[in-house]
Amino acid sequence: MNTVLQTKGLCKTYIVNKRQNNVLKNIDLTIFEGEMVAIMGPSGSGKSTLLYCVSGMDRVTAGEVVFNGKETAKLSDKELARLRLDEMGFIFQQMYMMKNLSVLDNIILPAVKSKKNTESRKETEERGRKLMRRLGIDDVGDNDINEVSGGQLQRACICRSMINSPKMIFADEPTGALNRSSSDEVMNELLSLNRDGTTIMCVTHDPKVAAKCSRILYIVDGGIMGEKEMGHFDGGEKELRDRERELNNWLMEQGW
Ligand SMILES: Nc1ncnc2c1ncn2[C@@H]1O[C@H](COP(=O)(O)OP(=O)(O)OP(=O)(O)O)[C@@H](O)[C@H]1O
Repeated sequence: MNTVLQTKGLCKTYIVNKRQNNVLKNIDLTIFEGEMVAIMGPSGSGKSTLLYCVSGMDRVTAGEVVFNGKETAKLSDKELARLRLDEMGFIFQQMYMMKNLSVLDNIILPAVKSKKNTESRKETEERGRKLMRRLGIDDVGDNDINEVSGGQLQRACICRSMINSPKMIFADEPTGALNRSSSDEVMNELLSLNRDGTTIMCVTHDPKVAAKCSRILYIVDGGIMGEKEMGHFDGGEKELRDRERELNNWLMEQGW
């Protein structure tokens, strides 16, 4: 299996009011192509910080992060921004959608900005609309961002994360703000992207979400304290119930 992402001795320290907070401590991690990895752990344990550090949204304090063969610490801010744009997709709860653009324009923005993209605007729009059809939100393309529901907006974020066909998608609580049925729909879309070959790493508090992932990492106090290989989920109801039970037992052992 090919490695997409690898960290060695990753450390992240924040200094707030002259006080040092060692948030991530010596993290060694390897993510293989095609995996769907859930990051779980208590509040404040460093899950989002890990996602930010491995995806180049934030700089590490020490250690190495190699994404798709490139050591991110050695890249300039501009090179890192380009790597994020061309090879990574992001689904973050804060959404980072531009309020003055329509839903479709937000979705295609990463493609419009990418220097790798040689399509005409019309071709990019057509691709954006195709993704929206796939996610069942093709009727809201021309709406403003504040004229759609939370579930529709989250699906728009997934479309946007996909528009440059990224190597890997990073998701921070992708279903956090959604009710159970929207959450299931969003998860099914992520699973389908994963089955098509996109590697996914997602932070979640929800065992129902994590049960659909192929591997779980459990973080406590800035270190990986537990790891569970689940295998890929095949979509069956009974299998899901078994996985949820198995995961809940394991989480209890971790002190969840
Ligand atoms: N930009 C920042 N500046 C200073 N401290 C930060 C910053 N971001 C996070 N922290 C601190 O790092 C620690 C870990 O935060 P992080 O958001 O990674 O945890 P988390 O496990 O994702 O938590 P939660 O489950 O509550 O979202 C916390 O103590 C937090 O206060």
